Amino acid sequence: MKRAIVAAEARLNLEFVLMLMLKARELEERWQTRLFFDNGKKDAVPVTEVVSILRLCNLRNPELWISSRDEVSPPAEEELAAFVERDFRNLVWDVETGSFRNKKASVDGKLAVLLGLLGDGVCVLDAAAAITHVNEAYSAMIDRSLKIGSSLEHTCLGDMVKQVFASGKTVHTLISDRNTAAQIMATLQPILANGRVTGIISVLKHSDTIQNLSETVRLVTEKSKKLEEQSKRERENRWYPERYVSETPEQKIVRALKPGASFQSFIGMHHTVLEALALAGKAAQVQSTVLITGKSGTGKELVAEGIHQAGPRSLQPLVKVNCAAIPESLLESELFGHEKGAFTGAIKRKLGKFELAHKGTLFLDEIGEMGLEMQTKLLRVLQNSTFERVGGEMTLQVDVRIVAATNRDLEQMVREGTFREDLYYRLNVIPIHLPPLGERKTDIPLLVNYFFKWFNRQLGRDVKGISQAAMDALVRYGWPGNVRELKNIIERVVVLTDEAYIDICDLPQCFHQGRRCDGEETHFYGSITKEEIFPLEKYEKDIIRAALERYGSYSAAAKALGITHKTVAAKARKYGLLDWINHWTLL
Ligand SMILES: Nc1ncnc2c1ncn2[C@@H]1O[C@H](COP(=O)(O)OP(=O)(O)OP(=O)(O)O)[C@@H](O)[C@H]1O
Repeated sequence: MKRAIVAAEARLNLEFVLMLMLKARELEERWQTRLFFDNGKKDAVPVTEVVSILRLCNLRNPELWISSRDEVSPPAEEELAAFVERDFRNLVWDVETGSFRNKKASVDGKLAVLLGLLGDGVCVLDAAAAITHVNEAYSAMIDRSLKIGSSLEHTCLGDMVKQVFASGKTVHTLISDRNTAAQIMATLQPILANGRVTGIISVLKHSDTIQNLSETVRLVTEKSKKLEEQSKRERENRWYPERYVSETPEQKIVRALKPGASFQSFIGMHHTVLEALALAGKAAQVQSTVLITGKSGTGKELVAEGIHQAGPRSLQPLVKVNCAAIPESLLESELFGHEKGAFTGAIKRKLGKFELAHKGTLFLDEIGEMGLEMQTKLLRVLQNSTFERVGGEMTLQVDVRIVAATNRDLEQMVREGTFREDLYYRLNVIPIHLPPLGERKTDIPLLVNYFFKWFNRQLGRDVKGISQAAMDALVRYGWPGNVRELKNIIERVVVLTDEAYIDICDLPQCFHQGRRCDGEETHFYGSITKEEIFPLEKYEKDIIRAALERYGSYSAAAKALGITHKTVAAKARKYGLLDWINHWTLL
């Protein structure tokens, strides 16, 4: 391996890059080898790949090694290294001999010749987005009228140019050759000076070179991973608004594939989420009953809303009933309505949720909390769409689409005899399962970004980003309360911070050393360790509130506290915490 220095000042010099490539091609042919740029580690980039060299030249490390990797062609390495170290101002390419020779030539003229020799299309833009260099291959593929001084604005790359100037980031995209319609990979790479975009180098490659390109992409990806690891310590103290707040182009494409706008607010790219949403999208188009399962806070209600909005009933009402929040004795009248005088307190006729949802959708949340008696009555409506109001004799017929949700294991409940088997099969026509957040950790940064933007808007704040360490702590955490818990925490952070950037110390205490949040760190435990002892009810209220805050539903809070959901609901009423659950659930 021969060492050569590609000096920092040379790294944006297009002429140098092109000469290097041509020389490398000449040597590769002559010595029947392949030459690579190496940074002394195992990653290497083919010297003849214009995109990869441009990328490499933009890296900070100015020292590059040249290697042939096959150990038998030291002369090729030697020659290329000597070439790099040579004063190449007076070299020109001799088309006849296919090699460089010494001759005085104007720099611009030489560059034009070099560009003309390339099979790849190359175009250089200045800070005003005007073309300073463009070769024949480029204009043939894009637009023959391109010339020095004109711009790419009217071409298919116009938007990409704006994007690169705005973001300072390289963009890759696939376009079609205007003559042959063949696929072309277009790369637009910013030319950066002191962090400012002072121009763009754009390279076009035909798809027959895409294999090479994918090798390059693989190498560059490996390389950037390595560099990322190397600079991890340095990054700890830097802010990363961009790394976590932006979707990658691939993610944007995947998001666009989500079934319709109705599911756009459901954030997540994990394959389990995309599969669930694809199923929900299909379910929206038919009238079959849907059963959405998943732990509390995984977004079941959001999916139910998406199903309603994406389907033909979207202009009709979506009526929601939380079966756990309504005492069993009132649930029948809530669902089916009652006639005046049906029971004490029934001072006038009241329409039930089934009637209110006529032609629309009825969302039965926490269906697993419904008692057996009500299950029987519900089954009858599902079977023949008819029911009577409580205290009424008239049989009413409705056209309602049912979407049910539960965080309970209904199959297990069927085995235990607490859920009717026939009702279970009636509901479970299209089952959709949402995985807990802890099983799709790759979605956490996307959700964090989404909620920062959301609460910035809602609360008129301007949190700009989050540190690597804080994001790592959020990703490490187990999220027993799933997305709801994450959303609550981000809201609190946005409300409480005065900083533009969130660091780990802005997160609740439990994230500071990667420990799980547990009871020890809640407001309640803080109170009990004080010297003063409060009435028992004060602690009870704190505990119920903490559980509702974290889990957002009666049944999940009840499970965590080891009591029944009815007890939680009753205590929430007693302590005036109903707003609390509604607040979090509605967010
Ligand atoms: N993937 C997601 N993208 C954006 N927001 C989400 C997502 N999942 C959940 N949320 C938000 O988290 C909160 C809880 O979601 P939702 O009420 O749909 O959960 P759930 O599974 O129905 O919970 P529960 O079983 O407790 O009723 C809501 O504010 C919802 O908007």
